[in-house]
Amino acid sequence: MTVLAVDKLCKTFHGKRGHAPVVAARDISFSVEAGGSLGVVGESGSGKTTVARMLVGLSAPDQGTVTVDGREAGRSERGKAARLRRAREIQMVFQDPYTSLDRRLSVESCLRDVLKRHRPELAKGAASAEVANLLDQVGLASKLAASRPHELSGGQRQRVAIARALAVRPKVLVLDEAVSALDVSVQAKILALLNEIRDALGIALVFVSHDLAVVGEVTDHILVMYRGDDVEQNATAELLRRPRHPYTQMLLSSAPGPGWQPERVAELRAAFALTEGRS
Ligand SMILES: Nc1ncnc2c1ncn2[C@@H]1O[C@H](COP(=O)(O)OP(=O)(O)OP(=O)(O)O)[C@@H](O)[C@H]1O
Repeated sequence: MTVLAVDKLCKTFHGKRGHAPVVAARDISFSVEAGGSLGVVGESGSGKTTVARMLVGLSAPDQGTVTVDGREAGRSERGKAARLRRAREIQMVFQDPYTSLDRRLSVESCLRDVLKRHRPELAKGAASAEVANLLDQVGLASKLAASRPHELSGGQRQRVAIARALAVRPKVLVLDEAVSALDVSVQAKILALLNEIRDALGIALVFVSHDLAVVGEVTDHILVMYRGDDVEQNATAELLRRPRHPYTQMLLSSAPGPGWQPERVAELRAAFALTEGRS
C-alpha cells in the first residue's frame, strides 16, 4: 500500500540580483510503500535537502503535491493546524542531532514534550510507559532518560532524535544525512536500527544521503538527483548492479565502498560533463 506519493515537485531559488535562478528540484515524483524505503542520492547541491524539506513542509514547493495515505499534505488546513497535521504524518531527522535537540532538556523531558504536543490524550502514566517504550525501540538504556544531549555520544543523540520522531507515530520518516556525521561502526548500528523500525512499525522511510554505500544498506528503491533533476530511479539492487544513467555510473564508480573519493569524482564528472555538454 502506497503511504507517500510525491508528484512533480518543483522548486527554484531566485537568488540575489544578477545571479541566475537555481532549479533545485524539477518534476520530482516518487512513491513509498508502508514499510518501504526510498534513498535520495546525489552530490552536494543536487537538490536532495530541498526535496526533503518540501516533504515535511519546511519549504513550500512552487508546484507539485505531497500525498500521505491518499490525502494531500497541507491542503485542507492552514497555519498551525496544517503544520501539526503534517508533523504527525511526516517527521524528519537531521544530520546533526546536537543542534536539533534542545540542550537544556533531558532525554525524558524531550520525549514527554513531544507526547504532550502530539498525543495529548495520553495520561501521565501512559506517557511514562511510552517514554520507556520509545527508548527501548531505539536501543537506548533506560538510565539515559535523565541525560542531556551533551552527556551522550553522537550515536546515542541520533537515537534520541529518532525516538523523538517516532513519538509522534508518523507514517513517514525522512532522514537527511542522518548518519553522515557518525563513525562507520556507529553508522552501521543506526542503519540496522532503521531497518528494524521499518519492519516493526511499517513506517515509510525516505533516506537522503550523498553516500550510495550507506543508502544501499537501508533502502529498497533509489532516486538519483543531479542539479535538481531525477536522472534515474530503480530498485536498489538493480540500480547498484546495473546503473543506467552515466551520472549514476559516475557516482557508483567513485564510491566503491563506504567513503567518498573527491579526486575520482572530479575526474569522472569532467568526463560526464563532456558527454552531457554541461560544464
Ligand atoms: N534557501 C536557498 N536559497 C537559495 N538557493 C538555495 C537555497 N537552498 C538551496 N539552494 C540551492 O539549491 C541547490 C540544491 O541545494 P540542496 O541543499 O537541496 O542540495 P543537496 O543535494 O541537499 O546538497 P547538500 O548535500 O550539500 O546539502 C543548490 O544549488 C543550493 O545552493
